[in-house]
Amino acid sequence: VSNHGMEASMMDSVFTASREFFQLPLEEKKKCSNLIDGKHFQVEGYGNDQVRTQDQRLDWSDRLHLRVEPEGGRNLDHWPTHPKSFRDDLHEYALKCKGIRDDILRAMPKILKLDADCLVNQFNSNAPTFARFNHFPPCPRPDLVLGIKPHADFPALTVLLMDNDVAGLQYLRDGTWYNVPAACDHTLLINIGLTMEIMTNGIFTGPMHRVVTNADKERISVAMFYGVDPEQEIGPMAHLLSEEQPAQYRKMKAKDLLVLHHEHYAGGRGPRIADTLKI
Ligand SMILES: O=C(O)CCC(=O)C(=O)O
Ligand SMILES: [Fe+2]
Repeated sequence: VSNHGMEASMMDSVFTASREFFQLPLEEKKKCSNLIDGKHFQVEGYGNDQVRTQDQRLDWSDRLHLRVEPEGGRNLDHWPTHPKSFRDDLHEYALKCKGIRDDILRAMPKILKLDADCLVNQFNSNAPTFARFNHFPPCPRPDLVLGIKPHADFPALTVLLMDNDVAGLQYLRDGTWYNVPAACDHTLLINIGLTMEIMTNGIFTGPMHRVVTNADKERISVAMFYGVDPEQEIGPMAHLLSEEQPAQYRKMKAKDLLVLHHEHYAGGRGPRIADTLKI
């Protein structure tokens, strides 16, 4: 998306703050660790994948994962204090990004000739937003390891701020991985997630993507994930269903679906989870 109304300087600030965070000494970053007592994985914080099995191949990336919304649910213990501007930059960026999210959520139903607010209305005051800062260090053997394993995003929408200089993101289409060029002119990339796919009964689909590594250059990206209330039942929206177009997915609580999603993609193989969930 271009012409999204977000100032280029704000995007640059978020990007610079992210880079400065990842350049900090490991001990400093570990103050925001995603491991409690160095052992027990939690969703928020700085680190790598959750280790589920001993033969699991880890992603060649480190990341900082933060709950940003609802604002009252922020866990500031995990929010970096260095660089000094980090928290303010993320706060401002989140406000702007939410506006872009809402514009997109209102544009999508128009394509389907539905009421413009029907998607926005799915997001109540408990709808979570997570920010995920991804850092891909140079990798001596890009042929052996991925920056992020193949997956489709879970939430309804992802707003992705990408590196201006280094590419790495790839999408799968008809069995072939296609490169996404590095961002230019401060564009943002919007991903459809599993939640949206189910709500629109498969009309909008969440594409499989992955990140490849680079032997010489580091890469950074910042994803804002927009999900619905974990206690909410996700299912195809009633006004999209008819005798000719029956529901393709069962209803399920968002939090239960999230568990299935993580289990499904942890191995880094297999089809899109959405295809395995069809009735
Ligand atoms: O780094 C990227 O371009 C994509 C990151 C991504 O797919 C994710 O964080 O889910
Ligand atoms: Fe993703």
